[in-house]
Amino acid sequence: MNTAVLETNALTKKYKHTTALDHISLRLEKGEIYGFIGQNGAGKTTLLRLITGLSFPTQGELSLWGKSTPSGLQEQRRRIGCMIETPALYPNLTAAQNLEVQRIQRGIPDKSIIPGCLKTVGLQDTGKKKARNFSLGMRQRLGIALALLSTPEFLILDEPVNGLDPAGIVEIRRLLGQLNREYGVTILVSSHILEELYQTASHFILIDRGRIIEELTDRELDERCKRCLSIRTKDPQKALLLLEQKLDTEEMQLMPDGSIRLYEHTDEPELAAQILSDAGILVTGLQQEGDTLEEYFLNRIGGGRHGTAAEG
Ligand SMILES: Nc1ncnc2c1ncn2[C@@H]1O[C@H](COP(=O)(O)OP(=O)(O)OP(=O)(O)O)[C@@H](O)[C@H]1O
Repeated sequence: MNTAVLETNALTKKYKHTTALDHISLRLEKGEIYGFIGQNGAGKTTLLRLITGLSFPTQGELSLWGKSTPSGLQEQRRRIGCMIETPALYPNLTAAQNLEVQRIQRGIPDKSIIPGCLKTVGLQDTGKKKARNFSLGMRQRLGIALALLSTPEFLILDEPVNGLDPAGIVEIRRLLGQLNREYGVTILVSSHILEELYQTASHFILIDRGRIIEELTDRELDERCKRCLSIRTKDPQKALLLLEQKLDTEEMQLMPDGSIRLYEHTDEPELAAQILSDAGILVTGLQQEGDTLEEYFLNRIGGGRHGTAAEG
């Protein structure tokens, strides 16, 4: 098995009155995009801070590329780029100047990296415009450019789409997809809205009150949320063929219990019922199933309760 980019074992972080992270065990593989989803106060930032060495665990283990000693971790963290919370920008400097200041502060020798970073995030034409005049989306992208200065193999972003308009969200999604595809960057990106990372992430990690409540791939998420019409008939084989022909769709599945799942026309249950009854097939059950992404997430964390981290 390949070495994981990140592995945590029962990682725990307690503050005086709060258990912000409670025995988190995770394994992140190279080249994947992980969406880290949890409501406000769930513990997302706390985990990202532990990974990047901005804070230390109370208990448990953390390894990066198989290294878990303090010096090993310090060494491996050079391979990480991160933007945690609001990017620290100098408002009176341009995008290129902001990158240059950080490059020097972080001792990155190659000055020629700056135009490439700006181009990657689409800020190459901002010229003399100062960061204080940037839109929120531009600031987030500049924050990502700062994280890219060290050409990281592992990029960690804390809520990069928070507060962005739909166009801004799409821009960041595209950027993450591009970094992953073209440079093979492994990405861990947090959000409190599952929908925002859908289409971007290949894996989802759901966290609630300091605990991981579920890990699933994009396919599994699709499978589990996919809205469908569940149809029960006396003759499932015949019903399946008929619906396929009349609705001109293959988006159907015969389930082991004999019910049919129809993934199209889900808001028109009467249409399927009519087709079947016209052909003399008795419909014994017909119902809409499946969740929207947010419903799925809220159901997983307990019915839409607005959670805060567990008091410890
Ligand atoms: N330095 C700290 N001292 C005390 N409690 C803290 C500290 N940092 C975080 N916490 C608490 O730990 C819990 C998890 O916070 P964290 O910031 O990790 O959540 P989050 O999922 O990132 O939420 P948000 O989306 O609001 O940033 C919260 O209850 C928070 O109040």
